[in-house]
Amino acid sequence: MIELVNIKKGFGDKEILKDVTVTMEAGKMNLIIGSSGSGKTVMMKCMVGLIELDSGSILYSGKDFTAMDNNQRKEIRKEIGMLFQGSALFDSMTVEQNVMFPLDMFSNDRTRDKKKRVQEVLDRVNLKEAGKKYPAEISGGMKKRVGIARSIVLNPKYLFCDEPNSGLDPQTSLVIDKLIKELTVEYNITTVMNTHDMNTVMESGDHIVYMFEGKKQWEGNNEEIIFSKDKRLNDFIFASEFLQDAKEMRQLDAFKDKNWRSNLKDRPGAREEKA
Ligand SMILES: Nc1ncnc2c1ncn2[C@@H]1O[C@H](COP(=O)(O)OP(=O)(O)OP(=O)(O)O)[C@@H](O)[C@H]1O
Repeated sequence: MIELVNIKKGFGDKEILKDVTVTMEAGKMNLIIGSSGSGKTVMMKCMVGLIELDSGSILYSGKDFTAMDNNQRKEIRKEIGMLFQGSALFDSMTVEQNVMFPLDMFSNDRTRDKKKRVQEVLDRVNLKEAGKKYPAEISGGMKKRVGIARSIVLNPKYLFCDEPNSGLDPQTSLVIDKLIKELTVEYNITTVMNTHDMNTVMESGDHIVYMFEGKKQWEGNNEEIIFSKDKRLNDFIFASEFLQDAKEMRQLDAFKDKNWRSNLKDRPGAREEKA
């Protein structure tokens, strides 16, 4: 679990993160959404310590990361996996060597055990046969799976994904989303993902945080988002007429269930927050 408690960050006289409090739970896909410039990346960078907070704190499984020195932070960072936008593979290394890299950096295991671990994760992301290939020889979706294998090879407790689907076609994006979600549940990882992909939001959003101008405007899950009455969120998510229609159809679907009345009774529909 990662907790952000009243975090604030500004650059010069510009406030970027304005008192954000969020809890990212383990075993869940925690998505951060919002328009460009709303502070998603700054928030993620604060979470991994690439940017220092002005105030507030960030806790990893209850431990205050903000108050730690560099050595203590290193221990937490060993438990963090990162999946970058462009996969960020080393072109001169094979798939196996790319996945081996974090093990060579951080693990004291015997070479034989490290190789076994590389095979295990490559197998897990369905790349058993691609180990000897170079990044230039494989597709974008496969590269992304290599990136995923590399990000989980050290058994992370926390996984940060920065727009993992950028540059992928919708079908491949769904496969990648499904894989990340499966791994999140399987290994009880606290996954935090910054995304602009509405398919991801609707299919994988266990917990969605909508940022608007540096504030947490709304949070809920992929079902609650359909019923949200937050105008800013609706304008952002269901921007086109087509998506507005799709949203209404999903709402109607919910009413087909004969238990709709009791189902809806306790539905937060959104934990609406004042802007
Ligand atoms: N190092 C920095 N110095 C000054 N301003 C910064 C710095 N990093 C980010 N900002 C500003 O913070 C604001 C939020 O940026 P951020 O990158 O978090 O947006 P975002 O929501 O991730 O956008 P996008 O979806 O386009 O990636 C922007 O106005 C940006 O210019």
